[in-house]
This record gives sequence, structure tokens and C-alpha cells, in this order.
Amino acid sequence: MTINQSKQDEQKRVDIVAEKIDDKIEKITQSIDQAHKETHRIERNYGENTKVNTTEVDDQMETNASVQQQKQLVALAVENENILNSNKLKLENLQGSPYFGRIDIVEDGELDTLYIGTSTLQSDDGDFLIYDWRAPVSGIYYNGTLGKVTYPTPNGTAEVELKKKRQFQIVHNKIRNMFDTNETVGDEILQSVLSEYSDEYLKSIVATIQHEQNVIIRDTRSDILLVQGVAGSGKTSAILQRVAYLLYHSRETMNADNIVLFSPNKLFSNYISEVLPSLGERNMRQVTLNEFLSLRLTGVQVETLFERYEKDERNLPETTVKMRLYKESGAFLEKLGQLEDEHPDHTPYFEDVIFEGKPFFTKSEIESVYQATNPAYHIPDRFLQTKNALIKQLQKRIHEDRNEDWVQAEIDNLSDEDFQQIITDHNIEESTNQREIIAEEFLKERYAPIYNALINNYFFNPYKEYLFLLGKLDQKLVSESVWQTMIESIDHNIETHKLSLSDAVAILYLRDFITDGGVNRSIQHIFIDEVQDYTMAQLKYIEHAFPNAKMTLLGDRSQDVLTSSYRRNDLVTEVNELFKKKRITTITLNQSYRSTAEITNFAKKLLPNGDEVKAFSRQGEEPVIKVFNDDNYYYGLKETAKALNQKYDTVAILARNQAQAEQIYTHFSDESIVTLVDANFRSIPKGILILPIYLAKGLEFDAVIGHDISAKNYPDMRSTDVLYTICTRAMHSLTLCVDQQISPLLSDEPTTLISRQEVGPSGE
Ligand SMILES: Nc1ncnc2c1ncn2[C@@H]1O[C@H](COP(=O)(O)OP(=O)(O)OP(=O)(O)O)[C@@H](O)[C@H]1O
Repeated sequence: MTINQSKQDEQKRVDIVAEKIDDKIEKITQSIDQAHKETHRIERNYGENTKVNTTEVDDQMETNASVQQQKQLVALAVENENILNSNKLKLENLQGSPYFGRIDIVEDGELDTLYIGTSTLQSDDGDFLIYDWRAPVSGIYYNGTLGKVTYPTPNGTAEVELKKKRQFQIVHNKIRNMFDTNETVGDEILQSVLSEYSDEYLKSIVATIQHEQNVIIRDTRSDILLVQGVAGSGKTSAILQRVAYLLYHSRETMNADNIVLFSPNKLFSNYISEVLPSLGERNMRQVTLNEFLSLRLTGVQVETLFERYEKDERNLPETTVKMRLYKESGAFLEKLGQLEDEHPDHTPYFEDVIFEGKPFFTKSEIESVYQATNPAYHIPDRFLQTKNALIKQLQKRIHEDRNEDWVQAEIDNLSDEDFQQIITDHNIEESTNQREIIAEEFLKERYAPIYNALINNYFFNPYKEYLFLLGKLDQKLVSESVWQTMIESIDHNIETHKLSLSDAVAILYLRDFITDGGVNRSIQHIFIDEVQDYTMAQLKYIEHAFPNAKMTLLGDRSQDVLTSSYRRNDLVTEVNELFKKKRITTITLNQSYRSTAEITNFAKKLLPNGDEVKAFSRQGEEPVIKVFNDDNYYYGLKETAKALNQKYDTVAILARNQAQAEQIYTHFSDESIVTLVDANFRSIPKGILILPIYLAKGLEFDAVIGHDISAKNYPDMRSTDVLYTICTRAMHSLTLCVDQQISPLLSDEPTTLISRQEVGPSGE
């Protein structure tokens, strides 16, 4: 059969499947309509039921039961509607492009043809018209070359013969491209996908997942999956596909709420937000490290990585580097956890529990309770015993106070409504001591802030505890006076409710250790993108906070923008050392997909091990280095950006820091197409953007302009990571603008790329 003939046959099949999808969507839309009406009806009914008279004590029990039942009915109806909606979304995702792959396999002598798309579609007779890309058998499409291949089944590994592998590009239900291939996914389709222009949102790579990416996506064995991948190698894309895969693989036991992604910033969160819905899945939870820490340390402002980077850019004395590296190590947290071995007689730092302006439990009372516990126990046990003893004392007080005159007087003063409310809320039955029970409940509500303070361990002061331990540490890094000054400065920060990142993590760890808290067992998978920005102490704390989670860590040691000014050790080695008791798999991705071959080859020359980076064979323009003299620099930058914007929708001018970005913006303020992006932005508009590099992490743009890559601004090797990250944000076009003298980092670049610009009005 010729390829044209088979294309016609394939097109016929697409038409049939497309019709089936439309049919199903119509049916499901009707079902959703009905389900929605049903939910509405039950809700209305529920509303009416809750209006029953609750003042008659006899009615109360009955009302409660019926309200519970109604609540359950509403929940069921809503759940039903949600399932239908999610099925509809899956069908809609198939519309226009129902599948992208086909495999022909011979299993037990029988030839089977399978089509692969973003979700399963069955005919009314139960035949599979489309297989979900995550089904075990679909793995063959991504992994297998023609010939004998295997795939996992519930009964063990099955061996089949792969006869044909075909790829499709189907747009508006028309086959645009169709190839038979022996590779994972042949270059033709990938070429065409990668040549597209950037979008506000990252796209799913489901149709063109590469072999090594597939390994990351389908790994279910490792406790820690560490991916070291060069810029643009698809790390972020692989994470999102992996989330979708895991949700499918463990659909009985896990949903999107059991997964947390640590993302570098808010812009990034928005940028990736469309991928999972396009695969028919809900987005997982997303937090930045700073949000995560701040949520756990209420009332304190934790320094962000960006703030610290901006400060570090100015000055970083050697002693600060030493102390910081120590406090950021896993070993430092461990040291804090050895508190009891080193200070067996130490009593933790307690605080008064204040109620209505007066101490309810004083610090010294609490200390006595602690000291009365058995010193043979561990500190967390003694702490818990102390807490329980305080709760008991509070309960005793409530019991004793219930007959006090002031309590009785307060109850007499309650309105009928409030009185009834207490009865209803606590299901109090009529009896001779009903009034006493009401008094107790009233006191419980009154004393609730004390109970809360005890439950939340507010009577413990982790900040003082931390300062105490720092003071006792026998460190040999810096002189005693430098160390003391550091402690004083933390103390001062705490007074003003501020904390540096490394102190915040250490304090949390110490607090959790003593109070035996801070642990979330419901999270099953943690993903950390841009892991090169994380310290080992932070990773250790995250591991502690989510003890049941497997971790997927993705990073690029060459894009260490935020800490390269002082970090010394290699990320992969450090992570392996930190998690040496766990099952770790390390995967390296060297193929870069984002940029044209010209841009990738240009950028990799900046790196000491740049030869490892493999460019994808997509051709484009050579990068350009434009050198201006002092007078016409900003004019030249502006003209360059405007010219590029004629051709490309998004042109990003990337600066080292926020101050530089702001300075550029002052020269552009008359242009409406220009946006100065800061850390509060949630999405990226089209046009000319100006932003500091740390906000552009993980993102990509059609055209990138590196701002002032001069010897002054990028003087030495410590700026390599920043410059490399800037260059690798570009998909199609890269221009580096230089004010006067070119940075020595560019000395390996051929002079043919350099153009000296003398034109333009001066004084701009
Ligand atoms: N298998 C693939 N098929 C199609 N496109 C791909 C594939 N892998 C990566 N890409 C594309 O390459 C670009 C870079 O991918 P991604 O952002 O996931 O890489 P990254 O490794 O996280 O990059 P960085 O570390 O530089 O931020 C994206 O546009 C993505 O769609």
C-alpha cells in the first residue's frame, strides 16, 4: 500500500473517531445538565430542611441526623457532576486531534493495531478506539524500536513484536503529517513542534516524549529521582507529564491533592498551569519555598531568595559565606537535632500563656511542669507530657470554675438564642445538671484561646531556643566574635519579625523536633523544580515535613543563578550524600530542545563542561553581540528591541537584577508595548518585556536580549551561570547588548558575531 493510500485510510479512521467524540460530548453534556438540575434540587431541599425549628429540644436530634443525610446527598450529587465534567474535559481534549501515535503489535500470533492519545476512548461495543498514553502497553510507543519488545501487565511482563510505529500530526481532524518511524519520535514531527513560537503557557509534550524523558515520566520505584538536565532539556515538561502519569498509575490511592510542586515563582506557576488540564488532569498544589516557610512561621517575614540574591550581588564577605554554607548544610540541621545528647539538663525556652492580658500559665510554672517529667525520656516526649499536663490543668480549671458566681451570672445574661445555640452545638440533652454542662461548654468557648495556644505550642519559643543553641555551638569556622555578631544580628532580626532563609529553616526544624510536629503524611509526591536553588538543609527539612512522599528533584547545575556567588559543591554529589539511605536514581539529560542549534552552541561555550550539551538540529539565526558606546547604549537597546518585536511576539530584555531592569524601563517609558515585570506578576503579556533573570527562570521567549553583557557587569566566572541562563531562555533569536567593553566570558565567541554600533542620537 502506498503512503498516500494509507493516509486516506487513516484519514477515514480519524473522521469516524472524530464523529464518535462529538457524539459522546453531546451525550455527556446532556447528562451534565441533568446532574446539575439534580444537584440543585437536592441543595434546595437541604436548605428547606435546615430551616426546621431547633428551639424544641426534642426536634434537635432528628434534625441533626436529617441534616447529615442531606449533606451527604449534596456531596454525592456534586461528586457525580465533577466526574461527568472531568470526562467531558477529556473528550474535549481529544477533539480536533484525537491521537498522535499508532503501534502495530503481534501478540500470541495475533496482529493488533493500537492508537494512542491523551485519554482512552471506547466504542459502544467496548473496543478501544484510543489508548491512553499512560496505559502500560502505550509505553511501547515511547520506548520500543521495531522488533521484540516488552511491556508490564498485571500478570508479569508480556513480550510482543512491534511491527510498525506511526506518528501523526492531526490538526482540526485533518492529518497534517504522518510518518512511520523506528525511533522514539522521529525528528520531523519534533522539528515542526519546536519551530513554533512561544506561548503564554507551556505546552504538553505528550505526542513527542523522548526516550530519556520517558524514563523520568514512568519511574515508580525510586524514593528520590534526581534529574540533572541542561537548559531546555524538558525537565519541567517531564515533571508535568510525570504528574499526569502518576495520577493515572495510582488513581485508586492518590489524587492531585496528594502532590506538591515547589515552583520558583508565581509567573512560573501560571506558565505551566495549562499542561495538566490539557491532559485531562487537575493541577497539583504549587508553592514557592518562601510561601511554604512563611505559612509555617506566621507573623515572621522570611527573606526571599530574590531579596537575598539582590543583597548578595552587592557584597558577600568570606566569613558570611562560611557561616552561611555551614547553616545551609544538612549536617547543621542534624546538629540541632542532637540537642539532648549535648545539653541533657537543658529546659526548653517557654513563654507565658497570656489570657485577657494576664498570664494564665506563667513561664516558670511551665518550666516546673517540664522539669517534673522523667529526664530519662527524650525531649519531644517530655515536651508532650508537659503539654498534656497543661491541658489537664486547663480542663480542671473549667470543671472547677463552672459553679463560680461570675460564670453563672454570664450564663444568666446569655440571650435565648445564644443559650439555645450552645445546646444545639453540643447536643446537650435535658437533664438535672443541664445548667452545669452548659456552664462547662460556655467556659470551654471562653478559654478556647488558651486551649489553642497549648495545642499550637505557643508556650514554646523556638527563636530563643535557636539562639541558645547557636551560642553553644563549638564551631571552628570563624572567630568567636564574628559568630557572636551573627547571633546578635539574628536576635535583632527576630525583634523586627524578620528571618533570613537559612535561619528560618533551622528554626522550623528545631521547633518540629522539640514539639514533634510539622509533618504532613498525606502528601505522596513532592516535585522540586530548579533544585539547584535549594540548600541541603532546605531539602532535608522538606523531606522531614513530608515523610511519606517520594521526591522528584530537577535542576541544572549550570543555571545556579541565585547561589553561585558562594556555593562550592556539586549539586548531584550533595544530594546523593544527603539522601544516602534512600533509593536514589540519577538521570542526566544532555539534549536541549528549546533553542535553535545556533543559540545552544553559542551558550554552551560559556560552560566548562559545555561539550556535554547537545543542540537539537533546528536551524536559525546566529546570535548577535552588539557593542555600543556609552552615549548610545540605551538608544541602541531600545531600537534593537523594537526591531525584534516586529518579527517576534515576545521579546524579553533580561537584566542581572531588579535595579537594572528598572533603569532600562526608564528609557522605554514612552513605549506602550513595554512591560516591566516584577515578582508580583502572575502572567506574561506579549510585547517587549523587561525583567531580572531570576524571574525568567524556567520560562522561554521567542527573542531574548541580554542587557549590558559588558566587562563591568559580567566581570568574571562567577557571572557565568547568570549569563548562561539568560542565553538559554531564547527559542529563536538571541542578542547580547554591550555597553563599551565586552565581558571576558564572551572571549571564546567568534568575532564574526560581534558588531560595533556607532549610530543613533547620543545622550539617550
Ligand atoms: N519531547 C519534547 N517534545 C517537544 N518539545 C519539547 C520536548 N522536550 C522539551 N520540549 C520543549 O523544549 C522547551 C524546554 O522545555 P522545558 O522548559 O521543559 O525544559 P527545562 O529543562 O525545564 O528548561 P530550563 O531548565 O532551561 O528552564 C519547551 O518549549 C518544551 O516544550
